[in-house]
Amino acid sequence: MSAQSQANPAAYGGYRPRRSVLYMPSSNERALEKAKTLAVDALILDLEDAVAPDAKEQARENACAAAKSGDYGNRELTIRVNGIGTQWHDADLAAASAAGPDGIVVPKVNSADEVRQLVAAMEAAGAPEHTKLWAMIETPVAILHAEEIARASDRLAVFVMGTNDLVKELGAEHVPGRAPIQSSLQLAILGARAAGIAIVDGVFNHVKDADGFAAECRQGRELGFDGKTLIHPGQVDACNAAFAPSEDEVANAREIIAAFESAQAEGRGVVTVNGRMIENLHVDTARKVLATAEAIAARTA
Ligand SMILES: CC(C)(COP(=O)(O)OP(=O)(O)OC[C@H]1O[C@@H](n2cnc3c(N)ncnc32)[C@H](O)[C@@H]1OP(=O)(O)O)[C@@H](O)C(=O)NCCC(=O)NCCSC(=O)C[C@H](O)C(=O)O
Ligand SMILES: [Mg+2]
Repeated sequence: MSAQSQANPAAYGGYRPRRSVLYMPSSNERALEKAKTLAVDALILDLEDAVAPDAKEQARENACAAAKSGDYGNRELTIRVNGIGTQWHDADLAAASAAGPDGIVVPKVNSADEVRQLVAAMEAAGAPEHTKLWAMIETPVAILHAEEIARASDRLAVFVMGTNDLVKELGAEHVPGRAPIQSSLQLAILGARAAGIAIVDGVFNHVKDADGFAAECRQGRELGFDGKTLIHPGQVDACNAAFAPSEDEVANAREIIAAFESAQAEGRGVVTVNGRMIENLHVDTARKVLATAEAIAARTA
């Protein structure tokens, strides 16, 4: 399945849910164990910020062993390597490529050239076809080049927002509603959607603020993100609920499709459902809602 097909409604049979994407330090063996029991769509086994320098090599071994283990069911399993130019990057990328996870997450990707170099290095290290590149978008230069980064390779499947680094680089502040980074979030989404790849939102740092977290999930969904990155198991359920179609949305989608098909059979191209105009494009959206719900049900079965 190409990266494009994952976000393309025309190929929604191949859609992969990425509502909840949980980071965990690969040095934390308890967290690696716990992750096997969590209802997340995807995992990021971290070698970067959550791992102290002295623990980097053990963390790399743990992450690669986890990727090869087959113990994580149908959760999408990725490894976040240390950034380009760091002392650990080349060995991380080679080891992760050879381990063959579903994805390799690379921090601070800043250009299309970097994407092509990363893909070449993954291929040289023997990354299997199913191992996709996930690029973190977390600097001003990446935001300003989001579309060309997203289009740089078919192997690039997902953008991951790094909102902590972005806020730091902008000299901005973390505030409820995220006004200081709204334009950045939207430019990243525009770039991802123009290229037909998936995009997941950044993390919410306050693990005990359930209301703030729910509000940020809602905002992320409204903006168009496929899901959100998480830092704690306590964030998983609310996130899955926020990024899944509700029962009402599924029922409404069915009603729209049925009404439109009846109208078409009578030679009409437009109809109203519950007082709202429905055209072909709304039917596409309704089909996407159903396909998303089906894909979630299949992943969690
Ligand atoms: C934030 C934490 C340090 C909190 O840890 P802790 O105090 O141990 O949490 P709890 O005691 O509540 O944990 C309860 C149990 O859950 C397990 N646990 C905790 N976190 C995780 C996790 N992320 N994945 C899996 N399991 C987890 C604990 O082991 C406990 O298990 P048990 O004892 O068996 O009941 C901690 O949550 C944490 O380390 N989170 C991840 C931090 C991280 O990965 N940060 C880096 C990514 S964020 C980032 O860099 C974003 C980006 O780059 C940007 O710029 O924005
Ligand atoms: Mg970061």
